[in-house]
Amino acid sequence: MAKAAPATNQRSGSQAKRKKASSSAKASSSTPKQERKTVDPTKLAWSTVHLPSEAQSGGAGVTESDFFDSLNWDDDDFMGLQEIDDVDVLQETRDDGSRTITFRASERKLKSKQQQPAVAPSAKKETESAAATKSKPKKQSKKGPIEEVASDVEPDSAIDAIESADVTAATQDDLEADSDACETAVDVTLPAPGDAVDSDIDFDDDHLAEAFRNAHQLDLQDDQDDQAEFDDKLLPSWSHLPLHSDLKRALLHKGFNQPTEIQNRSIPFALGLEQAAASSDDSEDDNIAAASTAAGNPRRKRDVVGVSQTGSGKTLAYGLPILNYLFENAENAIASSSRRTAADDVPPPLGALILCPTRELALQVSSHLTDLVRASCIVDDSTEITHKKLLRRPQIAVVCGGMSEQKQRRLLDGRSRQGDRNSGVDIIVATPGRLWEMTRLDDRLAARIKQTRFLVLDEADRMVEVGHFAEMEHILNLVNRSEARRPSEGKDGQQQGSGSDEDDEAEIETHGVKPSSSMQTFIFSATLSKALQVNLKRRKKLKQFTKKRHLKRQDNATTLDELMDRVDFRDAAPAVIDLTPGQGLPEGLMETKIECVGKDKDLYLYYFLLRYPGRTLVFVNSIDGIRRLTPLLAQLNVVCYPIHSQLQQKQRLKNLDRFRAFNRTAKTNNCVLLATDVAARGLDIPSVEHVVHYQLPRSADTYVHRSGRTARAGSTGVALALIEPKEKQLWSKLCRAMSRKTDIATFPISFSTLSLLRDRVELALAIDKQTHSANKQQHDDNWLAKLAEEADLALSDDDDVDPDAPKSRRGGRKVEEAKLNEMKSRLSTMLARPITMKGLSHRYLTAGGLQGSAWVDDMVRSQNHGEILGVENTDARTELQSRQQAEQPSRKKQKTEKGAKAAKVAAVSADTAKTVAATAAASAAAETMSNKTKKNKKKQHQRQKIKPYQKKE
Ligand SMILES: Nc1ncnc2c1ncn2[C@@H]1O[C@H](COP(=O)(O)OP(=O)(O)OP(=O)(O)O)[C@@H](O)[C@H]1O
Repeated sequence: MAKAAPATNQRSGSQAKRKKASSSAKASSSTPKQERKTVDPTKLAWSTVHLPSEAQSGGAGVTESDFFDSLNWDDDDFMGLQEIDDVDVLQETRDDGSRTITFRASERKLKSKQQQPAVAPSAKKETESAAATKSKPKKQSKKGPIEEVASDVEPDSAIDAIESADVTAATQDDLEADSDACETAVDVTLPAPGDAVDSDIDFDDDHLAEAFRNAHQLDLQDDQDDQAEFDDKLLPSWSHLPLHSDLKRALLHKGFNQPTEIQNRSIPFALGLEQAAASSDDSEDDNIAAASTAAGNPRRKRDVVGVSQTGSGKTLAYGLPILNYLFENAENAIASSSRRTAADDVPPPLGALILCPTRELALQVSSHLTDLVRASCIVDDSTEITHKKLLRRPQIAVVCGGMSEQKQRRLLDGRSRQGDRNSGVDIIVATPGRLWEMTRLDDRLAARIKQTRFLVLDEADRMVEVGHFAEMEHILNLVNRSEARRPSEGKDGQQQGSGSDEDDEAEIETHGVKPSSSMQTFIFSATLSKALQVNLKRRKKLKQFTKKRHLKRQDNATTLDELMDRVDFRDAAPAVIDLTPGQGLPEGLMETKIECVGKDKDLYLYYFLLRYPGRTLVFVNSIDGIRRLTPLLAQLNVVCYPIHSQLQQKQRLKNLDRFRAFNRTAKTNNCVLLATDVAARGLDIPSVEHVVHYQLPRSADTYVHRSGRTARAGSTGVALALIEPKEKQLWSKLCRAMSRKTDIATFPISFSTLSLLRDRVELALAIDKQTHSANKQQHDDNWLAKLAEEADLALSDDDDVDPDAPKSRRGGRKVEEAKLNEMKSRLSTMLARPITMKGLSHRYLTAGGLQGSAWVDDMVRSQNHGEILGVENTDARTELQSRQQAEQPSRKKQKTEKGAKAAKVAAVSADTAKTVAATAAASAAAETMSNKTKKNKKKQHQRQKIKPYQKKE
């Protein structure tokens, strides 16, 4: 990292600048001048400037847009900056105008003075006892200024507080002493310098945990007050899961009083509490479990494939086992500490790598987990989260496109910990594209990923879609044991596989580390087919995964086959938990449809939004569709935020945040997020009441995921599909794919209200068209004006830009503008007046017979619709339910009538059948009779014929 421009107490960012003058002054006064001497600035002990801890995680209490704002996109702050305080910078100007800069500091500011002495093996015992004695002062220092920083409050205040700590020289000394104490304590458990450490050896769980406990003895002691056992009575539903006390505290704090079903079923496998796979073939799994137990590994932690409906808490189903492991073992800290002495280059293993298909989902997962980590720091509501405490917690970073790569690299370094300054973050949540981009240029990162303890594929089915994430393959190869062996086998002349260019690119140097054999893999989605289980069983028969087999299978493999082929499960039979006997849709969801002609979709959409206000997510298939609908809805006074892949990342997140933050008021009671399928998966936005499929998705899983943005976590919601005639075939295919036997209910429409809205929508469409053509005209004019300017020609304002244009067109723009303004004012007048149902009068509120009185009654009871007078204010779900209930008796009646009719028809047909049978019998008899007669007659005739001959004879 490059050094900062010389300055005292240098920080970039606005907060740092604010503090600069005062800190400099204080620093100068705290150390007497005579102790200082001129020093070489390169010998000074600069320290790296880190981002504020909140911004690093983008986590709880910080919205995504705040997170991005805190990164200060415009000027690349924190980039390579290093800082030091208590140093005088003297600038002198010479006679010839040149300048010299001198650094003056006390000796203890020099690097060598701050370096800790290496611990000789012979001194090990002494150091241990020293460490033990040093633990006491360290405990006292718990009330030090940095600890008192409440890092869950505004990032500004956190930085200010840290800076105020920086400027007090005495305090700084104390902190350094603390840090030394901690590092000494860490070193006593390290292998002796001469001991060889085989970097290819995998640290097993016990080894890591033991090493961690020794290394962080002081930290643990420091934490003792907060480590009080959690009283399981507070969360009885979680008591069967042996999660870390702090995690349980966090769950309690978040109000997650009981695990969701997927959490309840999958966490025991992930923690190694249950051994038999939750699949149908129990006997086989029992054998595996028995074999495992016999092998002396009674609590084998299982790989888990979890399938459950949208909004059912899958993030914590994999997140809790990961956090639990990191809370209990802090794998990274010790692994890096252990290896640092013997093999300095070997990067520490990563705690977990979580791969998500979209940037928004990656940020959300990170935020979800960070939220829990932060909540785990709260002992009770009155205690603030201390900065120091947060430093000891697992650190989470997001790696995804749309953000500066350099900044993300720095985020991966994590906040420096007392015990281990270079451990890096524990959990990386990433989209495959950006992660691979960074990994192929960063051996250290590649090595960390290779040794990751957990691998998670969230929304796994989407991630392995063919041609979707080519980079996924490379990342999965990093953790694949067979793939990892391939290059070394090549050296011996036995290389397998195709050896294509792409593969060569994937082979990156990883410090000689091997993929971890204890890696646990979690695969979660709402739409993994049940066929997955079959494939899992088949896969067990494969002795070893090879590139050749992989290629062979790829030809006709389904998405799930590909998934199983690509992921190198360490578990011979991952536990499969499939909780989607239905279609992966939540129970609280009501699906409905409106069939209409294509050009009326805008009208029906507006009707639905106006009639049932709230938070609605409208999905369209193309970005063009969003570009057309956004201004249209805006013209109709519907608050609407677009989100699609061509929008800048910052804007995407801002729009999401605005939609999330929407609060119903009397003025704006409607808010729409207009999205393509980038928002279809995983996004957890609270209280989305409706999802509208403005256009039908092309696949059933997309339909399921889109619809699943509502009715989350046990709540209710409505999913409406607008179906035009040409989409009917697609709809039937979707229904078939979702194994639907009956079609969903049609949404009840009040056609009288609909017709009253038609004028508004048509006028808004006309305005949109007019605006579009005016913009185009403006664009052409600008272009002409620019050309004229370049050619040094004057264009008169009075003349039309085109001199050859007919006179009628001259000034046509003004006419068009006037027309546009007139239309706009007409529309705003229309929108200002509430829609009044037929039979109601604005003038005579209480007149108008029964209907009018009911309306007034509703108004008095505040039950009337705000924008449509004469209509009760109900929600879409209630409306749909009451329509269905109303239809049920008539359906029963219809059924009974149908039954009666059918019986009648049957009776009649029975009668007819009898008659027909009788007639048939009669005619058959008659026929037989006539045939007999005919035969007799013939015989007689023949006899008569013969007789004469006989007579003749
Ligand atoms: N045990 C719990 N109790 C109550 N709420 C929970 C619990 N676990 C998770 N939640 C909440 O449920 C909501 C949905 O969780 P999550 O996003 O993990 O669902 P999901 O199954 O991953 O959905 P999707 O399939 O759409 O990605 C979140 O707001 C989360 O905070």
